[in-house]
Amino acid sequence: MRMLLIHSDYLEYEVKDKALKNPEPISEEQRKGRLDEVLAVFMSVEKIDETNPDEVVEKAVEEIKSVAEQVKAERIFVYPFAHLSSELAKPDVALKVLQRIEERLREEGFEVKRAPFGYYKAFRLSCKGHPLAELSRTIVPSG
Ligand SMILES: Nc1ncnc2c1ncn2[C@@H]1O[C@H](COS(=O)(=O)NC(=O)[C@@H](N)CO)[C@@H](O)[C@H]1O
Repeated sequence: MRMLLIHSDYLEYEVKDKALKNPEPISEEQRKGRLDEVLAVFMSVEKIDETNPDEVVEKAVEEIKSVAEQVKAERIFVYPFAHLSSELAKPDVALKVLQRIEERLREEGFEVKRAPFGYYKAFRLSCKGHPLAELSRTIVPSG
């Protein structure tokens, strides 16, 4: 799992075309989304994560929680992003991992949105630019 974490004034997206034959079914209201004062987390789920998705979910939640506490972010945007790795996990595994991360972050008390999976999306992001505003993390199952 590769993550790019951007502490932002806002992140907003708009769904465009399908990027997969069978993208995640979404409601009309999910075609656009925005959060203000948000920790945006762009995530590529990787092939190696398929060996232990549950462990990768827990490690990702811990890392995201730790950064959110450091930058004092109470909102998280989980953003599927296939461009942080050349060893992507299969879409069905990746979607389950991202849905589980979303659920676990909500359980931890964050306000969470997740951008739709399997679509090309237009997005706007306003990075805050402070020293911890741009971070990346790599998470692998312990095997
Ligand atoms: N392993 C993954 N991690 C995160 N997002 C993924 C992953 N696989 C697919 N997606 C989602 O599906 C979209 C398309 O994935 S993609 O790998 O870029 N493209 C494709 O698979 C097809 N265009 C065939 O190449 C991504 O924008 C993302 O929303």
